[in-house]
Amino acid sequence: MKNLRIIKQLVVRFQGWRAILYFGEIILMGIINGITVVMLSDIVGLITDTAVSGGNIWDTDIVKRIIIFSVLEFGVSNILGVCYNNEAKRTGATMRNIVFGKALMLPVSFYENNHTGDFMSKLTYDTNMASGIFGSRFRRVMMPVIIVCVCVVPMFMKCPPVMAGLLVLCILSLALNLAMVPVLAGYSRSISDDNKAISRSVTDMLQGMETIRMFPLQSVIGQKYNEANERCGRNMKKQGRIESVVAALRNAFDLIGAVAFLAMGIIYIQKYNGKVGSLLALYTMYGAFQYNFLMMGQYIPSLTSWLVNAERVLEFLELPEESFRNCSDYNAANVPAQADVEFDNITFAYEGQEQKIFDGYSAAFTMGKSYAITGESGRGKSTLMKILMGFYRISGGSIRIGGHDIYELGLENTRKLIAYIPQEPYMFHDTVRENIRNGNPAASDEEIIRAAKKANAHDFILQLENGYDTILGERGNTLSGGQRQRVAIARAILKNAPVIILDEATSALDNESEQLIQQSINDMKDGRLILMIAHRPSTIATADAEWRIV
Ligand SMILES: Nc1ncnc2c1ncn2[C@@H]1O[C@H](COP(=O)(O)OP(=O)(O)OP(=O)(O)O)[C@@H](O)[C@H]1O
Repeated sequence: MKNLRIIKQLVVRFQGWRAILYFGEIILMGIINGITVVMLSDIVGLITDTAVSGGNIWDTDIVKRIIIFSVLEFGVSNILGVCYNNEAKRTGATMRNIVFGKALMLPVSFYENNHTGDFMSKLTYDTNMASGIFGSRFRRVMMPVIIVCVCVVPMFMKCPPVMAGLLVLCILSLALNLAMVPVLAGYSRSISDDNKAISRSVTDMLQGMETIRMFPLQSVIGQKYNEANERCGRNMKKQGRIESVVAALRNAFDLIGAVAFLAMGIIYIQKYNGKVGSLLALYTMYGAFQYNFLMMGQYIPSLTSWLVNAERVLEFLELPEESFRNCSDYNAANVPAQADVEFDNITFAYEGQEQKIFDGYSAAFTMGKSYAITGESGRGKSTLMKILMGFYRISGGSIRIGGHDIYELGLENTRKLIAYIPQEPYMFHDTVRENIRNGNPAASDEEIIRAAKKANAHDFILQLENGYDTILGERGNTLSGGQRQRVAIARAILKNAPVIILDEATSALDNESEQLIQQSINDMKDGRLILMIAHRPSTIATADAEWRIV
């Protein structure tokens, strides 16, 4: 029942009405394959009996059957196969889009509180397995069921007692396979967990390489990876062992079936005076019948295992998203005329933590001024800014920009009013020009250059190998810290937001870079509010006022 619920959710979420095409194609392929099995068996019987009785095997009836068989088997069936493949690939692509789209909608808190590796494992391993269900598992389970259903009646009509005996054998073999389903599903769960642990080690390695080298932590990280890898290997081996026992039993049943068929066939010919052609026809059909039973036995457990991964993907899709409710009659472009920021009696604690970071806290910042936000480490400077940007929600009080409550404006509108420059601004793997353009996708090249000049970035950009068309490596690693900051400031200038937040943007820079950046920041001040989380006395000194959180 649980698996049926998962399948239903998968179909509703990732296929919608297209499920009719996808499953319709599988059903049609199954029916056609079933019909060709029956036809082939008839053709074999007819040719044999005609040859034994000395007749003409190129009789028009036989040739007609062969032609129809060929058209169905090699023409229609293959066309349907191509259509089915297209549908399956489309569903896989839709699934990956939906999962990635969901990831983009999750609150920042999700990424702060979950390991990137867990998330990567979900985005890659679990999603690939789940899309593989549409790629092959449904077809491999459904088609044999349909083929067996199509064959069973004609087969029984040919020789009821022989077929009844063989059917019992097939059902026994299938039952044995299905008994293994829960065990295999258990291993799938463990392997998925192991993959998470492996991804965790890989992301730790990628993100913390300098720390790993300098401490050095190679052996610690290496050991964690090895442990997860070996655990995964052990679980896969155990799963593989069970699968091979199941396969061996299937083969044994296959052999028993063939011997039983031979014995019963001999009795059938001797006792009922049956024809050799009929027996051969029966054997052809039974071969296909039994093969498809074997397929069911093999793929039903495997489908169930993959549904475990699909369930994890579905759980991921159920996670609460960031609310982007926007006030309909609000036009963000009208507000910047007045962009004072007020925190009024706010209360906030991180989820699952008893200690409140802010309890009835108030603060007010006036437009046209720059403020250095100071306070002891851990007091809540970054948290205050994250709350203002809507990354976390307060449980009491209100926050206003230009007199508008940010929750009434909605997150999207609020964020249009704020440009954020973190301590380590992220650069995308793209050109310098496009990285700056992210501040305002509609900006012209001239506007980009103007913003870069204001940010004191223009000169160094021109000296890069390809100027504004230089591709920045992953995270902008090819730039110095100060250069990255200046590109980030150009991006913020281009956004033209009335509130600018800098989170210790100059703390890691030398004096010269800091001065250049401070100069750019001061140039941005007119008609804007600048909030700088600051530790350095030199940064604090450049601000119009200091706001100390105590
Ligand atoms: N995502 C989080 N989940 C739970 N607690 C958090 C989270 N982020 C920060 N905290 C806690 O909230 C408190 C305030 O942190 P915050 O980063 O806002 O302080 P800060 O004043 O900016 O510190 P610093 O000057 O050291 O950067 C700290 O005790 C910190 O441990």
